[in-house]
Amino acid sequence: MVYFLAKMRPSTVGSENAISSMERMCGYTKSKLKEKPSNRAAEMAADSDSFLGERRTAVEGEDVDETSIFFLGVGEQLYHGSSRGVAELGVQPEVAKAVDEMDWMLPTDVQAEAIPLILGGGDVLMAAETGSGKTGAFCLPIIQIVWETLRDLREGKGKHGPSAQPVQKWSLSFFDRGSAMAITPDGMRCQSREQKEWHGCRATKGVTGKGKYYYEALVEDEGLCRVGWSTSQAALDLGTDKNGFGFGGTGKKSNNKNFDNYGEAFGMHDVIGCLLDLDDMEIRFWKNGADLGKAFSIPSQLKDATFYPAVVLKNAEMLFNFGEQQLKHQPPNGYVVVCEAPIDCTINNPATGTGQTGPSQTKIKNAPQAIIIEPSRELAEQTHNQMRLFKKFVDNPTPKELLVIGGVSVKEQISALQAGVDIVVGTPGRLEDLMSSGHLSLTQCRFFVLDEADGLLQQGYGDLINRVHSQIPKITSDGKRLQMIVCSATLHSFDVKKMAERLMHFPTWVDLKGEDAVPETVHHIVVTVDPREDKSWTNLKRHIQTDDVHVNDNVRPGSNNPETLSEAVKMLKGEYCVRAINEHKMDRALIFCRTKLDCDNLERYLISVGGGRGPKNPYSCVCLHGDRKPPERKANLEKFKHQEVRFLICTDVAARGLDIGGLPFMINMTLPDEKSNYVHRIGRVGRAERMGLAISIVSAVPEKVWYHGEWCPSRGRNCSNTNLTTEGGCCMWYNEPQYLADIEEHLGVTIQQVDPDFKVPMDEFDGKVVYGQKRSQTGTNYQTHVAQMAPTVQELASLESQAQLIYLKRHYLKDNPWNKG
Ligand SMILES: Nc1ncnc2c1ncn2[C@@H]1O[C@H](COP(=O)(O)OP(=O)(O)OP(=O)(O)O)[C@@H](O)[C@H]1O
Repeated sequence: MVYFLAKMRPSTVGSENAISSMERMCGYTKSKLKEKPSNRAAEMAADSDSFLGERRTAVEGEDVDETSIFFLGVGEQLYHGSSRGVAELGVQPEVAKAVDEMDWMLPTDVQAEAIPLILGGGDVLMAAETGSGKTGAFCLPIIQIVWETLRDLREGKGKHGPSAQPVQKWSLSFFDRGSAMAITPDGMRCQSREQKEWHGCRATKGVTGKGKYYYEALVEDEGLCRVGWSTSQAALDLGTDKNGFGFGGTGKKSNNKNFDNYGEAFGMHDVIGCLLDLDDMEIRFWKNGADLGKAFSIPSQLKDATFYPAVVLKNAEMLFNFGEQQLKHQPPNGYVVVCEAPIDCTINNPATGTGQTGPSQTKIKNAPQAIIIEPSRELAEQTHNQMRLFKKFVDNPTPKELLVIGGVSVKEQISALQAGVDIVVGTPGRLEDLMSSGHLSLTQCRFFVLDEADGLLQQGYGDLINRVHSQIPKITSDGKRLQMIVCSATLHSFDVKKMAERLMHFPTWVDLKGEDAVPETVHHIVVTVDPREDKSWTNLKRHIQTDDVHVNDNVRPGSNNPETLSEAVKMLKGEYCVRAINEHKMDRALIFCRTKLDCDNLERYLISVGGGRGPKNPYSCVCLHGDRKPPERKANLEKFKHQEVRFLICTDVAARGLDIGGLPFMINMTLPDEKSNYVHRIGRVGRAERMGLAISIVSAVPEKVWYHGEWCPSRGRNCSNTNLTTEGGCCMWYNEPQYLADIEEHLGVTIQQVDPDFKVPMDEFDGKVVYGQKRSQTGTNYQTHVAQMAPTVQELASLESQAQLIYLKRHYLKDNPWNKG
């Protein structure tokens, strides 16, 4: 049945200025807000409902154009019933048909929140837990908007929005503005929430030649403002060059970077009058109707220049009146409001959608509309595949997607780019290569997506992200703003927040669970390995090859020195891994090791324990880590996905994002030192409402491990320096109990401890779930539902009985006056 969807988003809404900076100012989700908007932004947030409301109204029926058709699939009748709320997501029918084929019955919570926001033009920070469907939440609306844009271009309707409208009235320009400057659709109010930088804008028109002109600006919020006049040659940072003349809230006038005392300070609720006298070539300002005196004499070389009302803000907001509204203070004799300037003295602002905007209305072949960056090849490939599935029925025109990853022929990628692409999914390295060689152009990009954003930053791609962002025009040629979408199950890192502050435009947090959380479908437990109690390591007949960290140490059974215990932990962990597999009869699991060497050793061990590489080996396995060549990585992942082998042994390269349908089990051979990676690793199970068991094998004693940093000449390859890093070596003591404590504190949970027999004690999971299968409906929800409905049902029953009694009395009872005569 088709529940997912949908009616085409009315093209009118998509194409008009409705999708303007205003929505960005308004983009606060109704779910938990992690970052509160400022007062004014909060008011604007309320307005955002009116925007979304506008779209909903259209979706619901009356006022839709011919492109607005219901998608009436197999479940046609349902659209008029329970799926109504889902239809409000506004996903296009062709995309919905594809998700229907994938058996997606309902959007997940994050999809329900994020899709309308993205369709509405907003920047979104998606912080939902692992396996909650974030990929669909950004891919679906991107496909739709890309398709709409291609269609409009083809039909010659490309020029929408502000750029398409002839400049008729005096307002602030949508195009002549800084990247963090938001302007309301009426062009009368501007706001910049950038805390550190100044962002400015100019009006849509200016005055030149002769005459005396006046306009007013009201300070609407705390923060710093500077207002005045500038020519189109001036920097938007008003007053920092010789073409701009500003008066700032700190009581300074500024021109050409000279900040001199002038008048007095102004702030919230003050009205600044800006007066330009082109006859006497001077500029002065008023504060709340009081003349502050001449501020500037305009140099003679600017006598033919056009002067535009101009403003620059730092975390502030101002409301403008160019004379079309009632003024707070009448200008002095001889001055007129700018909107009444004679036509021959009025000049339109030349910035009308070019300049900082995308360059043209023609599709440039190697300039995609969406760039999606993923932290690993596997993940890029997975997202690319999803994209292909989602757009399966989208045609006429068909958006073209391209995968851009290392390890595969760059020539093919270049020729695909030359043939034309609309959506590029890739890893940072190859993307940057193609950009710097000019093969990939960013000039028509309108979506910049960072999947697993905290992971990208952890991997040191912050600068690359800044570089890419700085090359993308902030306003597209059809007047839309660049949209940035940032996702992860662990998005609440300081670095992500800083990046969002720097690059995103009034982003909306879609944050359904607050800080990092483990899905309810993941049952995660810990088994402690303590070689002081479990002495079995002293007489293991066959044990895993250890990592040779202790080759130079005095390690011998019977000793209790830290090195011996550390070596014992390594031996026992191999043993415990097999025990976990046996106890839970695992026939599919992802196994995470700390190093590539650990992965290789475990692979060899499982193959030898199970009797070789053949399919009959109950421990058949393959590896996925950075030392394996890309084709092998790909082949191994495919083998595991297609269940040709039972176990995939990997490093954290596979911790994030990998989606292996119905995976029941995962094992952590060692906890990750990065807390967020615990969430990602265990999130490989318990996805899409299926149950999963995640077992962490944790050493009770310190374990000495390899730690190759930039100081290691070979970066770990055949390194044998077993000294500690503090002694110039490549080893460290790994304190797993401490990492466990950190993870528990971070997640605010105590992870269930299980004995070394790996038997999971009776609890809410045990006996009620089959790992890998869909979560069955337990009684709890049902009971809650009954409890919630009970009062309403009772009231209905009593009303029904009252109605019946009244009817009976009225029609059948003898003493009823209505029945007499
Ligand atoms: N609406 C839906 N209905 C049914 N299944 C869905 C829906 N949305 C997504 N899925 C499935 O859920 C699984 C997880 O989705 P996805 O990979 O997008 O999760 P994620 O939130 O990106 O997780 P992670 O944080 O681990 O990357 C996928 O198999 C996907 O096909």
